[in-house]
Amino acid sequence: MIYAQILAGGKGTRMGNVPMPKQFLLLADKPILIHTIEKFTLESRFDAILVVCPVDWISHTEDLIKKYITDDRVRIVTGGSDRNETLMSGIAYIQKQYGIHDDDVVVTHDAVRPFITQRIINDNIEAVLTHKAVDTVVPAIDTIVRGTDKQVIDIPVRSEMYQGQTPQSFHIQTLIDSYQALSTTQKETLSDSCKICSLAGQSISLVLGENYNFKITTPFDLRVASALVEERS
Ligand SMILES: Nc1ccn([C@@H]2O[C@H](COP(=O)(O)OP(=O)(O)OP(=O)(O)O)[C@@H](O)[C@H]2O)c(=O)n1
Ligand SMILES: O=P(O)(O)OC[C@@H](O)[C@@H](O)[C@@H](O)CO
Repeated sequence: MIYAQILAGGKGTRMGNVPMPKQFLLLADKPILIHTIEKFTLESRFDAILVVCPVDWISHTEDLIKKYITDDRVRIVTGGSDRNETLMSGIAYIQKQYGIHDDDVVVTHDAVRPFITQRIINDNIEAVLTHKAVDTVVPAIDTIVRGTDKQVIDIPVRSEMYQGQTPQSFHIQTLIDSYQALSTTQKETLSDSCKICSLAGQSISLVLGENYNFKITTPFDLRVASALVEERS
């Protein structure tokens, strides 16, 4: 089976003083989350599309799905306390509802990256059918500096640096085994999901993303996203 999992379980604290988690904020005429779900419903190879959201926002998400989405592959699941707990909540749902088979894969995506393209989704599906883990990345535009809040530690060669986006896609059993092998300390250091597998020694295949596939994190990002939608309308 090929699953999609849209990670919509966050609080959006960096969006500042807003009445709801940022994935539910309007982008032009509909919520950011709906823009993203619509991109995934265009891909017929998904057997189910999981939307994993905060427990307090389940009924709100159900109302949005009823209003905007007609695809019966969409399933709403309760998220977790951090991004990877949300990811694994979705995996637990798959285990419970469908069981896990050795050829099962999942394409996981941030709900707040609404400008994802069918090409990026397709490339993730193609890659994850032959690799255990897949990361969507774009070449670093700015030089990456590694450091503390006071001191530069390293300035890696920019041509070897990428910025991670999503989707991040996985052979499901490999993801489960890799996550179960993590220590609590390791889990606390993670800001993405591919590192779960790299810590377990798995190689990660790269898919090229696009700068348009940016994550809406701050009020500035929302203004940019609104301008992009305006420009395309
Ligand atoms: N417990 C969490 C935390 C994050 N996410 C999702 O992971 C994606 C990327 O995370 P981020 O931009 O950090 O979202 P938030 O954690 O909501 O934002 P912040 O860090 O500003 O609170 C978002 O779609 C967010 O909804 C999630 O599903 N479950
Ligand atoms: O939850 P945060 O927004 O802090 O981080 C999420 C990002 O790491 C994720 O969207 C990709 O960048 C993964 O590489």
